[in-house]
Amino acid sequence: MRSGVSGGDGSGNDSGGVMDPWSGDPRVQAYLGSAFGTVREFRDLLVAQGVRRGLIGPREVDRLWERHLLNSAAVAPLLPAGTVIDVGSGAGLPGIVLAVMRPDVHLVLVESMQRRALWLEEMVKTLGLETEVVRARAEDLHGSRLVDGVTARAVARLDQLAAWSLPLVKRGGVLLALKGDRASEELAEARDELRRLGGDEGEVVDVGTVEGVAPTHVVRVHVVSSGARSGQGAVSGTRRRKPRGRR
Ligand SMILES: C[S@@+](CC[C@H](N)C(=O)[O-])C[C@H]1O[C@@H](n2cnc3c(N)ncnc32)[C@H](O)[C@@H]1O
Repeated sequence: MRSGVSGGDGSGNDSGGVMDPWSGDPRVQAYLGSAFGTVREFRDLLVAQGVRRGLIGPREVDRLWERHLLNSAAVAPLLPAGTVIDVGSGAGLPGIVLAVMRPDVHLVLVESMQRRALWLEEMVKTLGLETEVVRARAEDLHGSRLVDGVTARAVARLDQLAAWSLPLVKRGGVLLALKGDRASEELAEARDELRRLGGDEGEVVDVGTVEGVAPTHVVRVHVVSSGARSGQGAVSGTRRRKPRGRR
Protein backbone atom coordinates (compact mmCIF):
# COMPACT_ATOMS: atom_id res chain seq x y z
CA MET A 1 0.00 0.00 0.00
CA ARG A 2 1.27 3.42 -0.78
CA SER A 3 0.17 6.66 0.79
CA GLY A 4 1.26 10.24 0.42
CA VAL A 5 3.09 9.53 -2.84
CA SER A 6 2.63 12.02 -5.63
CA GLY A 7 1.47 11.09 -9.11
CA GLY A 8 3.50 11.07 -12.30
CA ASP A 9 3.10 14.83 -12.65
CA GLY A 10 4.51 15.26 -9.16
CA SER A 11 1.35 16.91 -7.89
CA GLY A 12 -0.71 14.08 -6.41
CA ASN A 13 -3.21 15.25 -8.99
CA ASP A 14 -6.76 15.89 -8.00
CA SER A 15 -9.58 14.11 -9.85
CA GLY A 16 -13.19 14.98 -9.18
CA GLY A 17 -12.31 16.48 -5.78
CA VAL A 18 -10.56 13.25 -4.74
CA MET A 19 -6.81 12.94 -4.33
CA ASP A 20 -5.69 10.58 -7.05
CA PRO A 21 -1.95 10.07 -7.26
CA TRP A 22 -2.30 6.84 -9.22
CA SER A 23 -4.17 7.92 -12.36
CA GLY A 24 -1.15 9.93 -13.46
CA ASP A 25 1.38 7.28 -12.45
CA PRO A 26 3.16 5.97 -15.56
CA ARG A 27 3.60 2.56 -13.91
CA VAL A 28 -0.18 2.15 -13.64
CA GLN A 29 -0.57 3.21 -17.25
CA ALA A 30 2.17 0.80 -18.31
CA TYR A 31 0.66 -2.07 -16.32
CA LEU A 32 -2.82 -1.60 -17.76
CA GLY A 33 -1.65 -0.76 -21.27
CA SER A 34 -4.52 -0.18 -23.69
CA ALA A 35 -7.04 -0.90 -20.89
CA PHE A 36 -5.89 2.11 -18.85
CA GLY A 37 -8.27 4.72 -20.28
CA THR A 38 -11.39 2.58 -19.81
CA VAL A 39 -10.41 1.41 -16.32
CA ARG A 40 -9.83 5.03 -15.39
CA GLU A 41 -13.25 5.96 -16.78
CA PHE A 42 -14.76 3.19 -14.64
CA ARG A 43 -12.89 4.54 -11.62
CA ASP A 44 -14.21 8.05 -12.29
CA LEU A 45 -17.78 6.73 -12.49
CA LEU A 46 -17.31 4.90 -9.19
CA VAL A 47 -15.95 8.09 -7.61
CA ALA A 48 -18.90 10.09 -8.92
CA GLN A 49 -21.69 7.65 -8.06
CA GLY A 50 -20.37 4.71 -6.05
CA VAL A 51 -21.04 5.95 -2.53
CA ARG A 52 -24.42 7.50 -3.28
CA ARG A 53 -25.59 4.30 -4.96
CA GLY A 54 -24.37 2.08 -2.12
CA LEU A 55 -21.69 0.37 -4.20
CA ILE A 56 -18.60 1.35 -2.21
CA GLY A 57 -18.03 2.73 1.26
CA PRO A 58 -16.95 6.40 1.60
CA ARG A 59 -13.47 5.39 2.76
CA GLU A 60 -12.84 3.46 -0.46
CA VAL A 61 -13.09 6.50 -2.75
CA ASP A 62 -9.53 7.61 -2.05
CA ARG A 63 -8.06 4.15 -2.44
CA LEU A 64 -9.85 2.73 -5.45
CA TRP A 65 -6.70 2.11 -7.47
CA GLU A 66 -4.55 0.40 -4.86
CA ARG A 67 -7.24 -1.48 -2.92
CA HIS A 68 -9.72 -2.38 -5.64
CA LEU A 69 -8.85 -1.73 -9.29
CA LEU A 70 -5.28 -3.02 -9.33
CA ASN A 71 -6.24 -5.81 -6.92
CA SER A 72 -8.81 -6.87 -9.53
CA ALA A 73 -6.54 -6.31 -12.54
CA ALA A 74 -4.00 -8.77 -11.13
CA VAL A 75 -6.27 -11.69 -12.03
CA ALA A 76 -6.41 -10.87 -15.75
CA PRO A 77 -3.39 -13.01 -16.73
CA LEU A 78 -4.83 -16.01 -14.85
CA LEU A 79 -8.15 -16.11 -16.72
CA PRO A 80 -8.73 -19.15 -18.91
CA ALA A 81 -9.83 -18.79 -22.52
CA GLY A 82 -13.56 -19.07 -23.18
CA THR A 83 -16.29 -17.98 -20.77
CA VAL A 84 -15.74 -16.78 -17.20
CA ILE A 85 -18.45 -15.99 -14.64
CA ASP A 86 -17.68 -13.35 -12.02
CA VAL A 87 -19.83 -14.29 -9.03
CA GLY A 88 -21.09 -11.40 -6.88
CA SER A 89 -19.63 -8.61 -9.03
CA GLY A 90 -21.14 -5.87 -6.87
CA ALA A 91 -19.70 -2.57 -8.06
CA GLY A 92 -17.90 -4.45 -10.88
CA LEU A 93 -14.89 -5.88 -9.06
CA PRO A 94 -13.19 -7.72 -10.50
CA GLY A 95 -15.68 -8.33 -13.35
CA ILE A 96 -15.70 -4.96 -15.10
CA VAL A 97 -11.93 -4.52 -14.81
CA LEU A 98 -11.37 -8.01 -16.22
CA ALA A 99 -13.82 -7.42 -19.06
CA VAL A 100 -11.86 -4.31 -20.04
CA MET A 101 -8.49 -6.04 -19.79
CA ARG A 102 -9.46 -9.33 -21.45
CA PRO A 103 -11.84 -8.60 -24.33
CA ASP A 104 -10.89 -12.04 -25.70
CA VAL A 105 -12.75 -13.70 -22.78
CA HIS A 106 -16.56 -13.74 -22.54
CA LEU A 107 -17.27 -12.32 -19.07
CA VAL A 108 -20.61 -12.98 -17.38
CA LEU A 109 -21.27 -10.85 -14.30
CA VAL A 110 -23.61 -12.65 -11.89
CA GLU A 111 -25.01 -10.42 -9.18
CA SER A 112 -28.00 -11.17 -6.97
CA MET A 113 -28.90 -7.62 -5.94
CA GLN A 114 -31.05 -5.79 -8.45
CA ARG A 115 -29.67 -2.29 -7.99
CA ARG A 116 -26.11 -3.58 -8.35
CA ALA A 117 -27.05 -5.58 -11.45
CA LEU A 118 -28.52 -2.37 -12.90
CA TRP A 119 -25.27 -0.51 -12.19
CA LEU A 120 -23.33 -3.29 -13.93
CA GLU A 121 -25.60 -3.06 -16.98
CA GLU A 122 -25.03 0.69 -17.07
CA MET A 123 -21.26 0.20 -16.87
CA VAL A 124 -21.26 -2.37 -19.68
CA LYS A 125 -23.18 0.05 -21.90
CA THR A 126 -21.23 3.19 -20.94
CA LEU A 127 -17.83 1.55 -21.31
CA GLY A 128 -18.79 -0.25 -24.53
CA LEU A 129 -18.12 -3.77 -23.27
CA GLU A 130 -19.31 -7.09 -24.73
CA THR A 131 -20.19 -8.38 -21.29
CA GLU A 132 -23.26 -10.22 -20.06
CA VAL A 133 -24.95 -9.24 -16.79
CA VAL A 134 -27.18 -11.80 -15.09
CA ARG A 135 -29.21 -10.88 -12.04
CA ALA A 136 -29.24 -14.16 -10.13
CA ARG A 137 -27.70 -16.01 -7.28
CA ALA A 138 -24.84 -18.14 -8.56
CA GLU A 139 -26.31 -21.33 -7.09
CA ASP A 140 -29.53 -20.78 -9.04
CA LEU A 141 -27.50 -21.19 -12.26
CA HIS A 142 -26.35 -24.71 -11.40
CA GLY A 143 -27.32 -27.03 -14.21
CA SER A 144 -27.92 -24.21 -16.69
CA ARG A 145 -24.41 -22.71 -17.00
CA LEU A 146 -21.12 -24.57 -17.34
CA VAL A 147 -18.12 -22.35 -18.01
CA ASP A 148 -14.34 -22.35 -18.19
CA GLY A 149 -13.72 -20.29 -15.09
CA VAL A 150 -15.27 -18.46 -12.15
CA THR A 151 -13.83 -15.43 -10.40
CA ALA A 152 -15.08 -13.99 -7.11
CA ARG A 153 -13.92 -11.30 -4.72
CA ALA A 154 -15.23 -10.64 -1.20
CA VAL A 155 -18.34 -12.75 -1.72
CA ALA A 156 -18.16 -15.54 0.86
CA ARG A 157 -15.84 -17.82 2.80
CA LEU A 158 -14.01 -20.16 0.44
CA ASP A 159 -15.97 -23.31 1.35
CA GLN A 160 -19.30 -21.55 0.76
CA LEU A 161 -18.00 -19.87 -2.39
CA ALA A 162 -16.85 -23.26 -3.70
CA ALA A 163 -20.31 -24.75 -3.13
CA TRP A 164 -21.85 -21.90 -5.15
CA SER A 165 -19.16 -21.75 -7.84
CA LEU A 166 -17.57 -25.11 -8.60
CA PRO A 167 -20.80 -26.62 -10.02
CA LEU A 168 -20.60 -23.86 -12.67
CA VAL A 169 -17.10 -24.86 -13.80
CA LYS A 170 -16.32 -27.49 -16.45
CA ARG A 171 -13.85 -30.25 -15.76
CA GLY A 172 -10.44 -28.72 -16.53
CA GLY A 173 -11.74 -25.26 -15.64
CA VAL A 174 -10.73 -23.09 -12.73
CA LEU A 175 -12.05 -21.13 -9.74
CA LEU A 176 -10.06 -17.96 -9.01
CA ALA A 177 -11.02 -16.52 -5.62
CA LEU A 178 -9.48 -13.17 -4.66
CA LYS A 179 -8.79 -13.38 -0.96
CA GLY A 180 -7.19 -11.40 1.83
CA ASP A 181 -4.24 -12.24 4.04
CA ARG A 182 -5.96 -15.38 5.38
CA ALA A 183 -6.02 -17.01 1.93
CA SER A 184 -3.86 -20.00 2.94
CA GLU A 185 -5.87 -20.66 6.10
CA GLU A 186 -9.15 -20.46 4.18
CA LEU A 187 -7.81 -22.87 1.61
CA ALA A 188 -6.76 -25.35 4.32
CA GLU A 189 -10.19 -25.09 5.96
CA ALA A 190 -12.01 -25.60 2.65
CA ARG A 191 -10.01 -28.59 1.34
CA ASP A 192 -12.62 -31.26 2.17
CA GLU A 193 -15.36 -29.23 0.52
CA LEU A 194 -13.21 -28.58 -2.56
CA ARG A 195 -12.52 -32.29 -2.95
CA ARG A 196 -16.21 -33.15 -2.48
CA LEU A 197 -17.07 -30.73 -5.29
CA GLY A 198 -14.50 -32.14 -7.71
CA GLY A 199 -11.75 -29.61 -7.11
CA ASP A 200 -8.05 -30.31 -6.74
CA GLU A 201 -5.95 -29.36 -3.69
CA GLY A 202 -5.90 -25.73 -4.72
CA GLU A 203 -3.06 -23.28 -4.28
CA VAL A 204 -2.54 -19.64 -3.33
CA VAL A 205 -0.99 -17.53 -6.09
CA ASP A 206 0.30 -14.08 -5.13
CA VAL A 207 0.15 -11.74 -8.10
CA GLY A 208 1.89 -8.39 -8.05
CA THR A 209 0.89 -5.43 -10.19
CA VAL A 210 2.58 -2.10 -9.54
CA GLU A 211 5.38 -1.41 -7.07
CA GLY A 212 3.94 -0.13 -3.80
CA VAL A 213 0.64 -1.99 -4.22
CA ALA A 214 0.09 -5.12 -2.14
CA PRO A 215 -0.03 -8.32 -4.22
CA THR A 216 -3.40 -9.96 -4.82
CA HIS A 217 -3.83 -13.32 -3.11
CA VAL A 218 -5.67 -15.62 -5.48
CA VAL A 219 -6.88 -19.04 -4.41
CA ARG A 220 -6.78 -21.13 -7.59
CA VAL A 221 -8.70 -24.40 -7.69
CA HIS A 222 -8.90 -26.59 -10.79
CA VAL A 223 -11.87 -28.84 -11.36
CA VAL A 224 -10.57 -32.38 -11.86
CA SER A 225 -13.71 -34.52 -11.52
CA SER A 226 -17.46 -34.13 -11.54
CA GLY A 227 -17.64 -34.52 -7.72
CA ALA A 228 -20.90 -33.58 -5.99
CA ARG A 229 -21.58 -31.07 -8.73
CA SER A 230 -25.14 -30.23 -7.72
CA GLY A 231 -23.65 -28.01 -5.02
CA GLN A 232 -26.68 -28.69 -2.87
CA GLY A 233 -24.78 -30.18 0.05
CA ALA A 234 -24.57 -28.28 3.32
CA VAL A 235 -21.25 -26.64 4.00
CA SER A 236 -20.05 -27.41 7.50
CA GLY A 237 -20.53 -24.47 9.80
CA THR A 238 -22.58 -22.47 7.31
CA ARG A 239 -26.14 -22.49 6.12
CA ARG A 240 -27.31 -21.97 2.57
CA ARG A 241 -28.90 -18.56 2.56
CA LYS A 242 -32.48 -18.18 1.47
CA PRO A 243 -32.81 -16.41 -1.88
CA ARG A 244 -33.06 -12.68 -1.36
CA GLY A 245 -36.05 -10.70 -2.48
CA ARG A 246 -35.82 -7.73 -4.84
CA ARG A 247 -34.08 -4.65 -3.53
C1 LIG B 1 -19.21 -7.71 -0.45
S1 LIG B 1 -19.82 -7.57 -2.06
C2 LIG B 1 -18.36 -7.66 -3.04
C3 LIG B 1 -18.59 -7.12 -4.40
C4 LIG B 1 -17.37 -7.14 -5.32
N1 LIG B 1 -17.06 -8.49 -5.72
C5 LIG B 1 -16.19 -6.46 -4.68
O1 LIG B 1 -15.16 -7.10 -4.49
O2 LIG B 1 -16.28 -5.27 -4.38
C6 LIG B 1 -20.58 -9.17 -2.37
C7 LIG B 1 -21.52 -9.14 -3.54
O3 LIG B 1 -21.89 -10.47 -3.85
C8 LIG B 1 -23.29 -10.52 -4.07
N2 LIG B 1 -23.66 -11.91 -3.76
C9 LIG B 1 -23.63 -12.51 -2.54
N3 LIG B 1 -23.96 -13.82 -2.65
C10 LIG B 1 -24.20 -14.05 -3.98
C11 LIG B 1 -24.57 -15.20 -4.73
N4 LIG B 1 -24.76 -16.38 -4.13
N5 LIG B 1 -24.71 -15.09 -6.06
C12 LIG B 1 -24.52 -13.89 -6.67
N6 LIG B 1 -24.18 -12.77 -6.02
C13 LIG B 1 -24.01 -12.84 -4.69
C14 LIG B 1 -23.87 -9.46 -3.17
O4 LIG B 1 -25.12 -8.99 -3.61
C15 LIG B 1 -22.80 -8.37 -3.25
O5 LIG B 1 -23.04 -7.46 -4.31
